[in-house]
Amino acid sequence: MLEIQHFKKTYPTGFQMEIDSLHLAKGIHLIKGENGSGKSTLLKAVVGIHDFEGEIKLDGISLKKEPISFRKLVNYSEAEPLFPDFLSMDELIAFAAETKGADQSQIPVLKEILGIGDFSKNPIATYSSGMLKKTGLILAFLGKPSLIILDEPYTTIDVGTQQRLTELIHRELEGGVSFLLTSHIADFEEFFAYDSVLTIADGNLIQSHE
Ligand SMILES: Nc1ncnc2c1ncn2[C@@H]1O[C@H](COP(=O)(O)OP(=O)(O)OP(=O)(O)O)[C@@H](O)[C@H]1O
Repeated sequence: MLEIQHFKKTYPTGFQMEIDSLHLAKGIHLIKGENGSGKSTLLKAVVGIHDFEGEIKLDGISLKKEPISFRKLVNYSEAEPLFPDFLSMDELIAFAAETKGADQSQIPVLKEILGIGDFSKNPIATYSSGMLKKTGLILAFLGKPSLIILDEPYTTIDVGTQQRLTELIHRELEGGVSFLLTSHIADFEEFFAYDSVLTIADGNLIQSHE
């Protein structure tokens, strides 16, 4: 599903991440690592936010050679999402749904699952941290992605939403969508039977199969 070859990312601060070769099969994968180990750096490269040296392919499509096709296949929810304050969640959903070619019928279903009420019509400036997280999460499920990347999906959302999010991930997995999740908290690791666990430490990656 996801192939990474000769990956290298260096920040001006001196932090460097290198992955010689990584192949993730279809399914669900967990990335673990301490604060500052490089988890978000890798994810932001995979979704095309950060530039990098090397090659990343999803379902055989190269991020560098076919960036538009690649980006249609991958959706991403940030650990601490930031959106323009003056827009509402509904406006962001409308924009993302169009760019991702989402079926309109997905929207009310996802809103129900994620416990998104009337607040979605209000500007982002008025949102709590949980509402902001739900905004990032709903955008990540729109369209027909092959891979959904969720950075710290369970932090800041309430217990009921956590349970329904787990059911949603299981349902999408059964439908053939792959997931890459990160965590530095252990409590949700038992929710899924991971196909592999990637541990990142100081920009280096170790892959183990469950
Ligand atoms: N835009 C940036 N410019 C310079 N350095 C950065 C940038 N983003 C991250 N870094 C550095 O890269 C390293 C890895 O950061 P990264 O955000 O990938 O870690 P993380 O594993 O996701 O951490 P956390 O669990 O705290 O979210 C850190 O040393 C950080 O300071």
